[in-house]
Amino acid sequence: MALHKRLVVGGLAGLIGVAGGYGVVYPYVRDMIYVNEQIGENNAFNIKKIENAYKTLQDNSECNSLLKKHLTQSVVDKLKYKKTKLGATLYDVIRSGVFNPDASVGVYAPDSESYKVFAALFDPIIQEYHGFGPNDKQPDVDLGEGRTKELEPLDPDGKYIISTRIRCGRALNGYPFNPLLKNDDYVAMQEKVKKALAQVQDADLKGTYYPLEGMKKETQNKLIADHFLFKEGDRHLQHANACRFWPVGRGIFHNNDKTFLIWVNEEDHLRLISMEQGSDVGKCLDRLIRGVKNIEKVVPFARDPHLGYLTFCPTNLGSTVRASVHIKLPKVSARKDFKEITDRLKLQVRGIHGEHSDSEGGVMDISNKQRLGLSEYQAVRQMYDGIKELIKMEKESK
Ligand SMILES: Nc1ncnc2c1ncn2[C@@H]1O[C@H](COP(=O)(O)OP(=O)(O)OP(=O)(O)O)[C@@H](O)[C@H]1O
Repeated sequence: MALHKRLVVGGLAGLIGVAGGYGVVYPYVRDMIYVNEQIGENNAFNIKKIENAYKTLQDNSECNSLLKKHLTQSVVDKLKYKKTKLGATLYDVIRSGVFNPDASVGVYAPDSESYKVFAALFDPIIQEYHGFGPNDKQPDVDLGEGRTKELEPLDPDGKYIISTRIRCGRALNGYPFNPLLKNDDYVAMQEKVKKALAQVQDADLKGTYYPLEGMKKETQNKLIADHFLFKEGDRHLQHANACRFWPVGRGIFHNNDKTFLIWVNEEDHLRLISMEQGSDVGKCLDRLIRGVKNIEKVVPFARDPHLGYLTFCPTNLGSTVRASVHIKLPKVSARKDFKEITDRLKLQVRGIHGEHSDSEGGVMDISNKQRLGLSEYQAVRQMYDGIKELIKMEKESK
């Protein structure tokens, strides 16, 4: 780090010490630090930041994140000097959750090695989120090939379900996650994916890749509003240092019908998505399977024997599958025990513009919660069986 930056940061550290809470009390100070910060610092200042972060989290009575719960003093002491080979430190793992105390989880892995080096923090979080222990093993890949017909449309009359979407995440072998990627990595990764997509022969999946660089704002906003494209400026990702060099190397591929899509270099290297109007989960899954198989023939993906497919956020590890419906359930969702019901069914409820958004016109996004410790097909079934049960309850409600 250049000397003048050290001085700026050092001076700010004193100021923050006086403020008594790193970054949370003085947002403008926080943003200045963000600009000056280096990934993977491992010096006295970095260790101080980790210690301050611990204190800030513990002092914040409104913070209920898994990070706060599992970042104990002994975990801090054990991990604060550690670094991955590519240079990621504990601070890089927890940064987003420190700046976003309202996060439910609050940690990200800057590279795959982080899951091992910082296991003392990741393991209990993974255990609590997925019910997956350090000695458990992600089952072998089972996308559900040949069994998609078992998943008949959930709502053939279209009374409750508006649309269905199934996505999975993939990491390209040999590259770390966003915070450690360089400008040239983004360019090279995008090229690899474009080449792979150009080779897709399946007529239903064939389409065009649209880089974000040079895309008109109105086109981008329309794709976001129509639920096809990722949002820009997500504060959780920004504070995880996941948006560097934006929009270089980011983009979206889609087929003509916009039923098969691939997001490139947003949160994960790739997000493969199958989506359509209505409730035909089987058809949606069948398309995703064909998409995954076509791409993995050309681009090798990173998979760990213990954690399965690797992703930036620990909530997505393993199967990486989030199968969701946009659904209206006015009676059941008005019940006081709706949260307990969805927890029991292992379902996650979101607003309709994605994570951290609100429900609109009574429409919710409901998906499987668990992604690790179960196969891809089982993850889809978790959503399928849960939604079936919710629709039954809605029909039986007075
Ligand atoms: N069943 C669905 N039908 C139509 N659009 C959907 C459906 N499920 C999700 N979407 C849309 O997909 C977009 C992305 O959603 P969101 O970011 O919550 O989830 P994600 O892609 O699974 O990633 P992550 O869990 O990492 O946030 C949003 O616009 C959201 O409304």
